[in-house]
Amino acid sequence: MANKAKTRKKSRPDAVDLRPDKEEQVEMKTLVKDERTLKIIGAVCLLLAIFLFIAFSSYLFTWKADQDKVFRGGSYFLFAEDIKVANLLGRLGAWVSHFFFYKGFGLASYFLCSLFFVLGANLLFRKKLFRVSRNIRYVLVGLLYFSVSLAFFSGSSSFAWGGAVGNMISKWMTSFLGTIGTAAILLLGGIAYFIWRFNPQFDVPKIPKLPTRNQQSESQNDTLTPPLPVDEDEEEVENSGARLLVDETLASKNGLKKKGGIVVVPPAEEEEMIPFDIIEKEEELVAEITPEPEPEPEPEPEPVHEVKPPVVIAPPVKKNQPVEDLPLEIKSQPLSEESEEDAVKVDELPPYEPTLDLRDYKYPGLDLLETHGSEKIVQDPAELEMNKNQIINTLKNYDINIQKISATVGPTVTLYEIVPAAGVRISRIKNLEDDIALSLAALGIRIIAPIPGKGTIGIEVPNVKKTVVSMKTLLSSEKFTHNNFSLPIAIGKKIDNENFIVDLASMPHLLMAGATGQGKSVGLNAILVSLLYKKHPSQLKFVLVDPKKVELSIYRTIEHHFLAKLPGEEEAIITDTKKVINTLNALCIEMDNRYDLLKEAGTRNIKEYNEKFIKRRLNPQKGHQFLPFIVLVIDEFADLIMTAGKEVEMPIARLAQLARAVGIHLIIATQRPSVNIITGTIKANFPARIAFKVSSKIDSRTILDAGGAEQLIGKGDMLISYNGELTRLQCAFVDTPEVEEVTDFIGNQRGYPQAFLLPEYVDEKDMEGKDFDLGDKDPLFEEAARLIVANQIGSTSLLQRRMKLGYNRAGRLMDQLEAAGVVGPNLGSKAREVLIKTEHELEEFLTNM
Ligand SMILES: Nc1ncnc2c1ncn2[C@@H]1O[C@H](COP(=O)(O)OP(=O)(O)OP(=O)(O)O)[C@@H](O)[C@H]1O
Repeated sequence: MANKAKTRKKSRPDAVDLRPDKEEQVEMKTLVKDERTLKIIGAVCLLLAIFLFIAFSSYLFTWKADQDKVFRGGSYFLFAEDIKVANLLGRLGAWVSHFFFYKGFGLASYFLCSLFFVLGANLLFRKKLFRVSRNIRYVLVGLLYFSVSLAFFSGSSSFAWGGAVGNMISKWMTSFLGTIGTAAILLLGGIAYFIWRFNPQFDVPKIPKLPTRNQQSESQNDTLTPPLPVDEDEEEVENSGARLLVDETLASKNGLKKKGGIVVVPPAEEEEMIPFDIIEKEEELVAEITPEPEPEPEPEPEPVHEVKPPVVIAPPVKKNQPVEDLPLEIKSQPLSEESEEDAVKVDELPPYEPTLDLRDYKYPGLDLLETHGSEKIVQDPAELEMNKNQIINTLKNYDINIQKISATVGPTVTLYEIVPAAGVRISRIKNLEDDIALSLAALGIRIIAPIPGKGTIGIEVPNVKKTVVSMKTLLSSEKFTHNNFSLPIAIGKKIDNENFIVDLASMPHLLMAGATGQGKSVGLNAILVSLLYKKHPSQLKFVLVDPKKVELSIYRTIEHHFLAKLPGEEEAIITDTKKVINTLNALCIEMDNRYDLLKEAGTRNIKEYNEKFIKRRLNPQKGHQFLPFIVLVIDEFADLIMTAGKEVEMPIARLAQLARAVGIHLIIATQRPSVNIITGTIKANFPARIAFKVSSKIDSRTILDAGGAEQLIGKGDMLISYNGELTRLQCAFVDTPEVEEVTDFIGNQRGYPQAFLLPEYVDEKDMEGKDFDLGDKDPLFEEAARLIVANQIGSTSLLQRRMKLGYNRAGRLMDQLEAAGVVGPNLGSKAREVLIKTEHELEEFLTNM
């Protein structure tokens, strides 16, 4: 994320910048870049393409009639009203076609229509429907080649087949190369283009030789045995230019000669014998460019249930306080003013609609995002061929024979999938991994032996030209816009170009690691932006922890929509370690509170609970409320663990173990994936893990339990371990200014009065040392003691509920009761022991105090 700080900092304009002509230039620039201007230009280009096409086509039939008139009209032809022409598009059509056909390129002028069409379509639809640069290349070459060829082969026809340009070049070539030379060059040009474009396979017909009986039996034996070492004879054969045939079965079928278990063939035949497929996957369907992720809710007809943002007012809680002790006061979107009565009327009521909290909220549109690069995956046939041959030859050097090889071109790497010949042990290939990588001499080669579930071997080779995967493409894909995931996140593209879009809720937590500058922050942004595109502020809250202080500050603007924080905190994005500890503990309390709510509601998870709440089966007066998902993002985990250790690790482990069902999910990123940072406890609870490029195999093992991440090539190249599978992805790219556009778009809308409040957490240490002076006891001390003894439960929340006290006061009372000896010490998750067993005993105790 090195670029983001730069992008945000804007230097102060100096006086020169403010000159009026400069301003004018800027205005012109914005006008030219304006989407509408570009659309108008696009429409003009399209019309031009149609105009030229009609004029040219008409010219084919009317040129004879019109040519003379154009000549005679000279420069006044266009304005001479008395001249009547036959061209369908009148004098302009006749003149334009005459100009391009006669004076220009002849029939090849049709290429110009295609150029205007491509430009027009791309500009009008604001999409790269066609590659303009490639089209321009084709048009230029086509104009030249066809005009010259047509002029040359049409001889002295009166129709301008090749136009003046074609004629001129063809004449020059004929005088230079002679007629035969020119014809040969032109034919060669055509054939060369055809071969380059379609790479046809020219099979030399083979003369079948009948194998001798000996050869037949040898071949049957050989197909089942691994190749033997080369003996002197074979070396001789090799030195003489003959090479190993990769598929021995095929060889024996063709009756070719073998020596000591090795089949030899003339060199030219070898590569033809191994089938090489290039697997192309259809790009995924792309949905319309501005999807509304979720339908706008119908405005609620009756204002009976004035919906207010949920405000959780939870009193401060002590560390290690038992769950039952945790009181929960929730003032939340009331069912109605008079709840008792309304609870009866529930069935009349329309379903609760959480999004009505902010009914005018608009989801961010795809126009806020950019398309980076060409997007289209480039397949260079020469590169594929070269790598294929190199792989075959390298493996052959290690006596590994291949039956078949196929290539799948991905955005950053190409996967060569190899079917080894019968008898080749996969473990051998695995053991040779480093040597093979060295021989292939490319950075970032990863060998997957075998590809799980396939029995083939994969070799991933980085592409010379890599394709950036834009976030915009993923977010506009069918898979993202139409899914019923609770928390859909678009992470990137697989090697076969399939979009990798998964549900964070089912992951359920994510660990991310990668050396600095390899794409971690971009990855985090991709995940956060995905969620912002799909979720309403009432459905999702983020808790953002950013010890580095710069990475997540972009999200500050959406505080009143999507962020959660501790009560009384100014900043929603947490950068201070002490506050991180409090926040994590507050999240644990939130989790416990949610479990209580789920238990009371008789539901197993947040989905069931919210469904019940929406159907108005749960009474807000009893503390029930619609529960938004909470996603905790920690951008630099290493710093936290180094400074706070167990204090951070324990609540995180607890959340990771338990929080999934109540809709709290964790995303933790770190630059340093070492075992003292990603401890066993953390790792065990994060089944989904992402690794960007790391510096060593050990780091890769720490994060993924497998090597491979050290061989990635950076810039968003990543491995994800999810559902027990390891998948290589190219992470979606979303630049900081794009994220800013999205957060500004959200931040500028009406939001909640404040961030979502987490329950308050008070560290026990802060409460310690406040010794109880009996003379200074709380006026409610006796009443509290009676309540505790009567119930025989030493619980602070009992005091709060029954005596209608705030947390602080109830906590203080409990401390005083402990100091006086009414209750025992804090027992963590359990209620305190009550030391006085009967009311009578208590009364005696109180009188003696
Ligand atoms: N998915 C991607 N596609 C293309 N380029 C990328 C991608 N991800 C990252 N990059 C490039 O790599 C640079 C560094 O990425 P990023 O800031 O995410 O790294 P980082 O691992 O977070 O580094 P740090 O930990 O130092 O912040 C980006 O500025 C961008 O140029």
